[in-house]
Amino acid sequence: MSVLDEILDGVRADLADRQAATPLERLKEKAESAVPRPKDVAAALRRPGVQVIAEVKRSSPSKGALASIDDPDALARDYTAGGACLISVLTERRWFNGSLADLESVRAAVDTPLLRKDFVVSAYQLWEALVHGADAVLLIVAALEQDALVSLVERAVSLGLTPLVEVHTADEVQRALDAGATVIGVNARDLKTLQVDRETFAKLAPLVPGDRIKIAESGVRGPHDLLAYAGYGADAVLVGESLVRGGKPREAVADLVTAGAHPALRDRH
Ligand SMILES: O=P(O)(O)OC[C@@H](O)[C@@H](O)c1c[nH]c2ccccc12
Repeated sequence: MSVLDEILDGVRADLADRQAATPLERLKEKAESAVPRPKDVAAALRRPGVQVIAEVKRSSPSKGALASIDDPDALARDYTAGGACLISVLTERRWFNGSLADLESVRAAVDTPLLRKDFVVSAYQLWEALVHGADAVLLIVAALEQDALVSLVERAVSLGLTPLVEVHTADEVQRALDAGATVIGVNARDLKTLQVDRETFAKLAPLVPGDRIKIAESGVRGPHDLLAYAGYGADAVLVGESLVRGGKPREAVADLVTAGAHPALRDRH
């Protein structure tokens, strides 16, 4: 069984517990009463230059514990002060040590748009994302049958959430496009083997039409990696480990933002 399959088994078990505790109807009521409309994430990602998506990430299957992050709010405020255009909050519990409570407390702390980063397999998780303050949701092509992908993309859009559709192979790029994805993330880490290959973005970016937003995910160690991804046409980079491990998240984001704002990278659309 691949790591992805193992993660998905755990996600489904945890999801069943939450569904038993809070039926979908109850969740929908909460969504209607509580939350403002999600923000326009695509507009934020389309700003000139290469945008930075900063991730709240405590652990990962490949590296184990990365940082304790006792105060995700403080980290999110640092990311915002550094100029992140979107904050990714991992909500998967078993492997990434995240939670919906993290998402909710980050939501209360900053106005920056938020991505719920999880392994979404059911529309129930989209409603959860909405209730807990997300503006965007990750949908991983490798984790979904095509029918499920298509319906989750449609459902996310109808709820006002921006789907960030994650791919790792040429075949998955095609599936993402067939599903109508407008924001496509190329993950340099293969979720089945956990290997990082920074060339993946260079290989797959040319397959994505120019009117879609292209995000390079994983393995960004600093400005030089952002510039390399920019050279292959990235509109944004998604960065976790190097920000949570470096000890100076605000400065680290600001350094990336400065690199991404280089005049040579502006107005490339
Ligand atoms: O920590 P890194 O190498 O900067 O990577 C961040 C992000 O890309 C990574 O956390 C990620 C990308 N896609 C995912 C899907 C699920 C969980 C995690 C991820």
